[in-house]
Amino acid sequence: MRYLSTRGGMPPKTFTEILLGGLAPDGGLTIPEFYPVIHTAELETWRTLDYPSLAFEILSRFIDDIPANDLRALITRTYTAEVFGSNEITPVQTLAPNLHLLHLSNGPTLAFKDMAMQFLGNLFEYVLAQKNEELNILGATSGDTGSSAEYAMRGKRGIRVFMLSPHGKMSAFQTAQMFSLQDENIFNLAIEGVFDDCQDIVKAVSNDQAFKQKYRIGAVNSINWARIAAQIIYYFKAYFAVTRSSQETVSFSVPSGNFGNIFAGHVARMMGLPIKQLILATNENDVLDEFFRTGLYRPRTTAETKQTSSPSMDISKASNFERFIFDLTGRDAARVKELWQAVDQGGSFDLSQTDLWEKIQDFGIVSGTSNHAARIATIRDIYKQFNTLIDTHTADGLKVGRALHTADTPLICLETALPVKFADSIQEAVGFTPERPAGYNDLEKLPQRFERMPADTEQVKQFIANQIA
Ligand SMILES: Cc1ncc(COP(=O)(O)O)c(C=O)c1O
Ligand SMILES: N[C@@H](CCOP(=O)(O)O)C(=O)O
Repeated sequence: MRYLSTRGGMPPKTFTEILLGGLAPDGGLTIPEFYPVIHTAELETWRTLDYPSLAFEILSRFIDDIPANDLRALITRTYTAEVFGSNEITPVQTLAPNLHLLHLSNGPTLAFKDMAMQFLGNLFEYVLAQKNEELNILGATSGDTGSSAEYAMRGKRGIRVFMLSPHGKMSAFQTAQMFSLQDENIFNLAIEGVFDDCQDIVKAVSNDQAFKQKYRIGAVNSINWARIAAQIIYYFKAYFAVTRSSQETVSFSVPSGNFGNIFAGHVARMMGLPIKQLILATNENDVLDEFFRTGLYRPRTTAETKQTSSPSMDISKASNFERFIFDLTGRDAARVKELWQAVDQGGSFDLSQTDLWEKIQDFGIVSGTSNHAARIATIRDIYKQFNTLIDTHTADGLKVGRALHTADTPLICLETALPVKFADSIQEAVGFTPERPAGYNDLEKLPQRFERMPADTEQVKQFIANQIA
């Protein structure tokens, strides 16, 4: 499998090249030259596979420059009951007929990011050792990617992590999870801005090719294709959990911010998984919902981006949306480049009067928005009806999913974090705070180590250069 850039300016590269490279050199996102298609008969043979075996079947379609035995060993070492709490790895809980919850947050940092990030940690370590190279990871987080990446990379030889987060905008638990890490290879930078400012800095640094080469800058955000690839697996696993034959269709509801999780679902669908609806749920930062309802893509400014009680989705400029538009245009890189010229200059685009707007129906994506009152009511309702506590992001997904899904199809709602990370909202919804998993009791009391910085690319570069020196 070779990889291209959504903006057309990258010669085809191998998986390990794009794994270490992160953002494409022309500022676009890397994407496989085609999606491998799994026909119904083959899909049926995957039905009884355990998680690591299924992961190997899927990942080996995208990763063909690591020997199969080594890839299998990396996968088997990653997806264990010790790391993810059960042999199922991503258990499905049936709440009611045709309403299911896909548990993705039983990894070490209690959010779905661990599903891919634990694999990335092992993958980076393996590839860097093979190439005898080092990597300095530069990432942006709104709360969960940061701790997931840091836990996956802490203590790993040849890897440093520089993680940018929006100062004062994550939950107390999320902040403490990251900032309490004292490992020498982990650096937390609290940026005075929102997540989009952090992500813009990551992209600006990655677009400085000289700096990127000199300091060996890599990515762990979902701009890294490996993240998307590893997130495809659980769509297949969940499909098999709620169906009996591969003729049946299902729908997924996905709380969305950077459009990575739902994009993995889109790829699963392009690979042939019978998905009827991919239901996209936003919080009050509703840029993506606006697009899927009207055709207008208008990323918001820092000042317009709202701080909400589902803070990990406080995102107004979704990276992976560019990958989706690449597919929507029939993989027309020139058109994507033109559209993103406007976006990169702070502008917008409107597809409603173009040939693309009709084609969008083919992709099965429908969308809706949630808000604080709705997520609190949903948390309360799910607890009362099903004795199950969900977090604020999952609540956004359930709220929109239940409103938009067609009743004839099973709906699988993706659980993206554990409620303990957002205890204040849980208290508001049900009158008590969730029990903490072992080892997390005094998290917020631990000493914290971080650097506060303005949203300034040059200062971030200087910090990285100083640490490496
Ligand atoms: C808990 C949680 N839910 C949902 C999302 C949104 O996922 P995505 O950015 O892949 O759309 C995030 C962050 O990305 C998250 O941390
Ligand atoms: N919600 C994320 C933001 C980054 O998303 P990613 O999937 O691109 O890493 C977070 O919690 O940090």
